[in-house]
Amino acid sequence: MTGKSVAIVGGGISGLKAAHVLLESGVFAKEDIIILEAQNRLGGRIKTDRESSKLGVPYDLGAAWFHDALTNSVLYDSIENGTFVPSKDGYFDDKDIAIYAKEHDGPLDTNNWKLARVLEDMEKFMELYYMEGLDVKDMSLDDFAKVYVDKYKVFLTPEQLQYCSRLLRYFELWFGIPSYEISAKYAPMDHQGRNLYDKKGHGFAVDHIVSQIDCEIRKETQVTRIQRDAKGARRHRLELSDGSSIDTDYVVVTVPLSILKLKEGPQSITWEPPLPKPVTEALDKISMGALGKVVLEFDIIWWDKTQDRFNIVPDEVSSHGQVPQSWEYPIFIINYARVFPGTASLVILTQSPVTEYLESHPAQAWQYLKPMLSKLNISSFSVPDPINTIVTDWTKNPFARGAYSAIRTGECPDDVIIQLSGEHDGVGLGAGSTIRFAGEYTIADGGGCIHGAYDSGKRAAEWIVEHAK
Ligand SMILES: Cc1cc2nc3c(=O)[nH]c(=O)nc-3n(C[C@H](O)[C@H](O)[C@H](O)COP(=O)(O)OP(=O)(O)OC[C@H]3O[C@@H](n4cnc5c(N)ncnc54)[C@H](O)[C@@H]3O)c2cc1C
Repeated sequence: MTGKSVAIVGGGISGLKAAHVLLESGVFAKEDIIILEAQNRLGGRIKTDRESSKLGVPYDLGAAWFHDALTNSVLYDSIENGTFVPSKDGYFDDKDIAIYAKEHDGPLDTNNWKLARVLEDMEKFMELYYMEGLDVKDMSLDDFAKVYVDKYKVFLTPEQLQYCSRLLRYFELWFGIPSYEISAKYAPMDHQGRNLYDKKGHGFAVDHIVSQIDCEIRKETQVTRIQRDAKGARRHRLELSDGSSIDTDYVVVTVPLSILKLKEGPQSITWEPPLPKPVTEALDKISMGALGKVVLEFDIIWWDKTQDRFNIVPDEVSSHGQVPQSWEYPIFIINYARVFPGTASLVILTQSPVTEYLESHPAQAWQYLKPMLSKLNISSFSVPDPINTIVTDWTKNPFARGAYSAIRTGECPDDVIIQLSGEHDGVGLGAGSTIRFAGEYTIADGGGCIHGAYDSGKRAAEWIVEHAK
């Protein structure tokens, strides 16, 4: 034991994993490690709701898929420790998506229009277009759709031409922001395998790590100030919301970037001395998306229970007024009748500004969604009202302030990773700094996802273990 201490700021998956690695190392005693979490619960943006369903199923209100299933560390560690059995606990919900539009009855692709393939081509073209050079100008996804159509219209059937740009808006449900804001340069995703839907609820992974760590965990304790090299009893001093302070040798900062970039306000963290300018400038070049979810439970299944998911494309023209209107934005729907056969439930993903609107007015969710969802009706009766509605609150949560990092046109995610990864000399707080950063977009592989957050927590802790030895 070194007698050195570590304070971990934030009890999401990255902070919990950091504590786990530190404790496992044998280099730190449990008394030397403390987790400080601002909210009254652990897990951060992993939040499994096991209470609200009237049909007895869990809902992940935050992360739900194991993305990059070929390389996902959380998935593989969970399989290895026996907490996740893919054949029982997971479902690959990646049957070709059924696409609907207002002006068309039934799924669009029944006529062999091959729209899913065109969407794949558009994504590939985006990747190739920006591979031409680092200085190729960024543009919004909407503008990019025009470039694609201009160049490839010779390949496209009239139906494909009609739906191209509306289809591309499907990306809104990845990033949680509207297509007119999405950076085309950073939109293509380098998937490392399929997406495995977690039927068990991702909360299991949080519960498992928590069961493995027996250090002090202080909930409802917000870190308000970080004094670097404070010359206190130990190297750094953290001031807390209850007015007390903690002196510590090492700090792992895992708060969402939406908190780290705050310059003022009750959730901001004051740094003394301030964070170096390149760090704050890098934080200004990345922003938070607002992916939201609405869960609707019904008495009966009135949609096609054989489809994994549905995509409802928006109208061609949107007014983008103050209050979002049905049909202005696409929606993406997870069919729970497939995830849990026989379950009459749909989980609908939304993007900014719809998420902000519905999270502020949850009672309006059905009114907003019903016109679009009615396109899925294959029953002989009219669409029934839901018996239960659950709406997320990520944009209302002051310690999340959205869902996860998203890149808007003109922004750049690379700098923040370089500044916060702790891997580069003379950058950020320096490769040798005893303050380490972790969390969903402080790492390139798995950025934005739970496995990226988890790996970054591990990276920070492993560095501290080596340094403290
Ligand atoms: C709606 C939604 C859907 C998602 N879907 C997926 C998905 O399907 N698959 C996937 O891989 N990922 C998904 N994600 C992303 C994933 O949830 C996150 O990348 C991951 O959980 C982030 O973990 P983290 O530890 O970096 O941050 P967090 O989980 O946010 O943890 C940070 C913690 O810091 C705390 N905190 C903040 N400020 C302070 C302070 N001053 N002092 C002390 N504590 C503080 C917060 O309360 C929080 O608990 C989704 C997220 C959302 C919201």
